[in-house]
Amino acid sequence: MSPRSHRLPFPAIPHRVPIGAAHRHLHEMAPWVADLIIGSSTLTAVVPLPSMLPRLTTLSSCLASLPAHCTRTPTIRLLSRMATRASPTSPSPSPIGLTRLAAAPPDHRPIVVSGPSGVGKGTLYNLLFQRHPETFCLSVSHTTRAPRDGEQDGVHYHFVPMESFEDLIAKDGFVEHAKFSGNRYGTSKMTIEEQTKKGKIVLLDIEMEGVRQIKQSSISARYVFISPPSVEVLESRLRGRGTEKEENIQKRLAQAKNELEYSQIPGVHDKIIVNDDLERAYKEFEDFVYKPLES
Ligand SMILES: Nc1ncnc2c1ncn2[C@@H]1O[C@H](COP(=O)(O)OP(=O)(O)OP(=O)(O)O)[C@@H](O)[C@H]1O
Repeated sequence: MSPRSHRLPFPAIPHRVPIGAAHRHLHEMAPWVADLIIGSSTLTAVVPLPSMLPRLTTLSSCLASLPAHCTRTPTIRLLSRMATRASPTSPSPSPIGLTRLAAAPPDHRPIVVSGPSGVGKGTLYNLLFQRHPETFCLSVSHTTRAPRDGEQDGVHYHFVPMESFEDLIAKDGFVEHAKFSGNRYGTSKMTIEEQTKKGKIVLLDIEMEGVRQIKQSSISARYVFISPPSVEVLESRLRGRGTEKEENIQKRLAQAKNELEYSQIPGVHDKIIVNDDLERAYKEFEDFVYKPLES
């Protein structure tokens, strides 16, 4: 019997999963998995019938709820034997679907991503969201700036008038807020609380003043700074994006110098990533996000 689908490449996983815990947990949560084949960096889940493939989603949510002591994302390969286990002539499992499903990172604290405008913050965390669906969410900020083409209220930002924004400040509703290029931006406490309650790891895309404020707040977070390879590259990315008027580009570049200086202060950020080659920078970002808890 020939394999029913192709293999997807597995990224190398540098850390070992505490397999025993993952194994027990999966058996409890997904008794329909016929076999678990344990490799050095993979768990291969074998299902008896291809029709069980839709249960992938269940498997995915099992992994999302793996206990925190499973310190590394297991990679799951879903295979089908194409026969029941009762058959003595069962062929070797044939890959009919192969996917990498991520458990939640061991460290559940919100992740604050900062860096100059145009450095590629959004590009990097959107890759993380695509490659680990259902694990993360972006904290939707409030802003008084006008929406760019294609931006939706409640998805990209909560677009609010200045008056409403100032009202929320007065009610102490923000963990951080700042003025930038004449507009106000802020992260509401309620947004973070609601998403955390849903079991998501919240990412916050925040500029320097906001980082300062969160560091002074009661919020326990992890801080990642995305740095450009050079100011020239940053400028060309900002222009290349085609979203800014010349005047805004100059403001953003001026602000970038402040951001870069701030990032040099020791201890401000837990991780500084230079976004030169996108895949390389992404890997560094993902490794940081999934870093095992320090004992
Ligand atoms: N490693 C990279 N190499 C080349 N281009 C990149 C890289 N990372 C991002 N870009 C491009 O740079 C531009 C700016 O990226 P992006 O919009 O993600 O920046 P940002 O930091 O989120 O900006 P802002 O804070 O203004 O929202 C985009 O056009 C994106 O495609």
